[in-house]
Amino acid sequence: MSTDDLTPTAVLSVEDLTLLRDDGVTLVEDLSFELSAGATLGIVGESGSGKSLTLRSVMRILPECVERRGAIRCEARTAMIFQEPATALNPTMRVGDLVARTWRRHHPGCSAKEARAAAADLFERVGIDDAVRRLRAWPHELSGGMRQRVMIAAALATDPDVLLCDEPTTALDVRVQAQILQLLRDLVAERGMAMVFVSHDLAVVASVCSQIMVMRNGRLVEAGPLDHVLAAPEAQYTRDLLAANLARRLADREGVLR
Ligand SMILES: Nc1ncnc2c1ncn2[C@@H]1O[C@H](COP(=O)(O)OP(=O)(O)OP(=O)(O)O)[C@@H](O)[C@H]1O
Repeated sequence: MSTDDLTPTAVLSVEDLTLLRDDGVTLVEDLSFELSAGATLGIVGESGSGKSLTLRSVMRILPECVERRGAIRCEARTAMIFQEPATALNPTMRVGDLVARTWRRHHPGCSAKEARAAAADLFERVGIDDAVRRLRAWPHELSGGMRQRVMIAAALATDPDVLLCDEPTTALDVRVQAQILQLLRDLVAERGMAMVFVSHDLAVVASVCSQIMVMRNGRLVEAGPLDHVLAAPEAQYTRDLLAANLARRLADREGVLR
């Protein structure tokens, strides 16, 4: 990827990103943003607003039917974690092998034994107990939360400067979701990684990000520091999103109290 014209602190720059489907539908239109080293950016918006495709554009893993226009400049190592670790993990590979292989690919010259030890360390770091024994587990033997921890360990094995997270906690129950969000907060602080975190849930994004972008129908609605946008949303759509989020949280709370 080209690094021309990146501003000094930016690790990622997206300029006029437009995504067109082969049936002529525009999925994302003229989207521009920059990410500084160590920054945490949340992208929120309802289903279909183009959040996932924006992350996939950065990773260059767009579906074949989607054409990309605009410039993406990135001098950072990027890794991505997905909503559904059950489908992202290879069912025929032991989870320790996945992480050890990923480690070896990104650490040339490292022996199989060293990679295994690194995988065990990463398992411990992401909160997988009994790490050495768990290296031999198959994905189906683990809970959803544990599988997501494995995906995070695999992402960390690439030593990323930027972690791209596509709704990584949506499939998890509220308690496990909170644990994974705490883990991501800790890892970002500890490693100085930048993070882009996509979710339809404003409260989730607010708990891990300091910058926010609101998207709707493939377009940017508004963007800025999280506190500013939450305190004084400019767009009616953002106000509606905030109200819907609050209503959902209150309903969840009632459900818990009942
Ligand atoms: N593989 C694909 N083939 C064709 N169209 C797609 C594909 N993936 C996404 N789209 C379309 O692109 C648009 C944006 O999708 P995207 O997944 O980026 O939205 P999103 O904001 O992440 O929503 P969600 O939270 O539901 O994933 C949608 O209209 C969707 O139907």
